[in-house]
Amino acid sequence: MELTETTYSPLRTSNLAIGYSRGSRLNVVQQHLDLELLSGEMVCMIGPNGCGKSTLLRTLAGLQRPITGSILVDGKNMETLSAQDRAESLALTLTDRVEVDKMSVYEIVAMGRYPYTNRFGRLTEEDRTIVAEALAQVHLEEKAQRYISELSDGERQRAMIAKVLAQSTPLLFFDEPTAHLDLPNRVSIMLLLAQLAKTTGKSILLSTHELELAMQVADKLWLMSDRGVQVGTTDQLIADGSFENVFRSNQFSFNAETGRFIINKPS
Ligand SMILES: Nc1ncnc2c1ncn2[C@@H]1O[C@H](COP(=O)(O)OP(=O)(O)OP(=O)(O)O)[C@@H](O)[C@H]1O
Repeated sequence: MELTETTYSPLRTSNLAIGYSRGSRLNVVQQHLDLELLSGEMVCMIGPNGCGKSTLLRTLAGLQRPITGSILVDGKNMETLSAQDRAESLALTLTDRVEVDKMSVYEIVAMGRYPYTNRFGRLTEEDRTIVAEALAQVHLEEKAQRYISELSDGERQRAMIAKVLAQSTPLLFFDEPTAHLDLPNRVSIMLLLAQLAKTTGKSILLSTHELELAMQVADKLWLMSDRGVQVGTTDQLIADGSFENVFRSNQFSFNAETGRFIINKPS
């Protein structure tokens, strides 16, 4: 994607510190974070276990409070937003499978409209149009009346993507959206998300352990480690040695020339 100075930024953080506090004990997971998401870009958050990917996603989604610093959503401090404002600004999908087997695909996707429907959850004509559009965007129109339990893992994940698309928010967050999928489905979901960012102009932020896939499809990477968060395109982060530094192991190494991870076979 071509980024211009006029590209809109629906989310920014300023000197953000994230983590956990229990009583007087503070566990700061990441700090001094000045990050931004631009409209129409897909950003993949990668990094070793425990570096804080889920914590950052949860904090940006307003599920846990920053330790210090601020998060600006559409220029407004997240802390000042009502629950309704948040539901209209951002949508988060967590890894854990939701037990929704007894619901149809259509019903699940329609749940994305709940922030907008009246208290009886009655869909207007406009809601139904948005649900139909969301189903079409993930190519599940034909399966709308199927139960979720009747879908393959890849289709089920596409249904969950349609649900957040139906929420009509400029920001979409996914925690490991390819976690339970085989390789073809992992590729297909990542490509779908990258394409949706472009076609809808939404900002998509996801955490993943799929390093090589993320490196190939993301517009930008947030490379997290105990040294902080480095932001850049794959090429930039390869060129400045970030990958080699973060993913240093005696079991594998990163080859900057090929951009690939090499497993060190025992001799
Ligand atoms: N509820 C919690 N209370 C206290 N500390 C927590 C809590 N959840 C996570 N942590 C700690 O915060 C740090 C970051 O965890 P987090 O789950 O955000 O990492 P991650 O990068 O998503 O890891 P993974 O790749 O394994 O999913 C870890 O040290 C973890 O032990």
